[in-house]
Amino acid sequence: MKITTTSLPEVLIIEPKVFGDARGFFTESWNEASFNKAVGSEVRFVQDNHSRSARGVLRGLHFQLPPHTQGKLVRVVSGAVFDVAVDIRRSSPNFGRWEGVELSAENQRQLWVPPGFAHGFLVLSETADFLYKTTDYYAPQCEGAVRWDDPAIGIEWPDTGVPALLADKDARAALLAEARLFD
Ligand SMILES: Cc1cn([C@H]2C[C@H](O)[C@@H](COP(=O)(O)OP(=O)(O)O[C@H]3O[C@@H](C)C(=O)[C@@H](O)[C@H]3O)O2)c(=O)[nH]c1=O
Repeated sequence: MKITTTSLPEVLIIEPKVFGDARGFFTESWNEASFNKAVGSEVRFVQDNHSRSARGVLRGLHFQLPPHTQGKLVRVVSGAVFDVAVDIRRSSPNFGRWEGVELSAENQRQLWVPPGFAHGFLVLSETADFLYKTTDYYAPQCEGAVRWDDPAIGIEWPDTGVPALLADKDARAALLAEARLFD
């Protein structure tokens, strides 16, 4: 398993070892002991999610507030996305800063998005199957969102060749300056 740090020290790129042979490949997509060693804490996942989206779909930027904060270990098993984490902890020296990584079925990269970060992605391929583990259950009463195109964050989303397609709630999400965030 290869771990790469990013400009946001808590956000990690994880590349599990892939064993290819004449049949195809095998990979341990998650191994609790190796993962916990990489992040340096005992992380307990309680939910696995799967979404499918078409090119240009943008989901985000989402998070859950206490008492149901979520860390997310995200990956793509078909297609490709541009995946983004934003530090939304007001007390953080990196508050409002973002990191973006291409995740695809081909590169088999995963991103660890810890609690305290907003998360979103834009689909670059015809369709993308997006899988992720979360450290707390879905809690709609704790859901929060910030706007994908907030100039105060300034995410450089790649051009997919089609207009971005968002859920209404995401298109109407609060700007960072107005949103309820982490202390
Ligand atoms: C996220 C989630 C949604 N749902 C339901 C609620 C709703 O009716 C339907 C679609 O939900 P959403 O529109 O919120 O799905 P989506 O926009 O895909 O939400 C996800 O976006 C990415 C970027 C994340 O980081 C995730 O944590 C999650 O917030 O699925 C659950 O039942 N459990 C869940 O864990």
